[in-house]
Amino acid sequence: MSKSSLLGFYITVSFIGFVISKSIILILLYKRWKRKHMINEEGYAGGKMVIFRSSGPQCLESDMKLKKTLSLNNMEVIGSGGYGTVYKLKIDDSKAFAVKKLNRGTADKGFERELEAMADIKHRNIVTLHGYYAAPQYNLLIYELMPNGSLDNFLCRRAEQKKTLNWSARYRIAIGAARGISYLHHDCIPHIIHRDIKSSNILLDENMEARVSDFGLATLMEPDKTHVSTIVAGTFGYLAPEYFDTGRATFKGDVYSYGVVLLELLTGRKPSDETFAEEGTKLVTWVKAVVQEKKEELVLDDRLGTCPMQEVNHVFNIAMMCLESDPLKRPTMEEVVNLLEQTKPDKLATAS
Ligand SMILES: Nc1ncnc2c1ncn2[C@@H]1O[C@H](COP(=O)(O)OP(=O)(O)OP(=O)(O)O)[C@@H](O)[C@H]1O
Repeated sequence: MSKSSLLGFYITVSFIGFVISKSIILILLYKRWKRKHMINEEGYAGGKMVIFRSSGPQCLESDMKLKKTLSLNNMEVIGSGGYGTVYKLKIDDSKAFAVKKLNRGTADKGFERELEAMADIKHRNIVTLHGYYAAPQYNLLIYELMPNGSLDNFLCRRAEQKKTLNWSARYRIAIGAARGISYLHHDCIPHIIHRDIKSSNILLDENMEARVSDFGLATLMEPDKTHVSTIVAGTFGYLAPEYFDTGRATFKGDVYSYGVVLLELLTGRKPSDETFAEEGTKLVTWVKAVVQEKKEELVLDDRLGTCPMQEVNHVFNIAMMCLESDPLKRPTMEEVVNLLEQTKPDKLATAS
């Protein structure tokens, strides 16, 4: 081959290589854009609004409406918690969102990356983050609205709370929540510690299916403390004993908190129940003593009526395993799901 044709060959090969590499980059960028499909509005009312991809043109239309209607004046308050107030934003007769106004405003890249990672997590037992609005004074997180609110409202004994959950509904919620947490712990990359498992963070969709919410929020609000925190993150009554010594959020800490939620489902009592403080005890200590004496029926929620005691005992046992003082003796959330599925594989098969 002559020198000039060799040069031509090299130029052609380099050109083809250049075109291929550029095309790959473009495809990857397009895929990323398609995956997120963000409607990204810089300068929206003094802040930045981001709506993550939803599937289908119908959702896109509702995203546009959401963008237009997002104003705190249009919203009614549905609840409030440690990080801020939650509002209901109705954009038309068929579509509404839950908007959480965080008490602080931030718009740094770390905050945005964290939210993008949260939005990537899609599971039938996890509340989807739909978008956010970041402004210097406050931030808004836009979530799917869960029409049946949170589990704690169903378990409380207020006079206005007329609906009570039967055993099979509670079992379904227990397994749904376990599946959601297990997904965060075992299937997400990187694996996610929730850090604030409690009944008010277990929301219920239109079918009373459990959806875990607020994961990542503790990290979002304390960005420098992903795994070790010096102040207590999480909620008193749900925190694993070792947390008070180490200040360390762990997977097994989530398992403990989930065990407390199981006790709430079984007893219908809150860990913050005033009678425990009056009697100088705690929900966990009270139930552990009763289970040791094999008198579970005495602490079972009296609103449950007749229940299959074999199943009830099985769930009590799982709760006790999750509440082991030694974190190493607690099961993983994957094991909890398997244990719960052992009792009712037929009825629960559809929920997987
Ligand atoms: N996506 C949602 N859909 C419907 N209701 C919601 C939604 N998110 C929150 N809520 C309601 O708002 C209430 C307050 O929620 P929020 O997460 O702010 O506080 P919390 O979970 O009670 O406490 P904390 O902030 O300490 O986790 C919840 O108990 C629930 O009833």
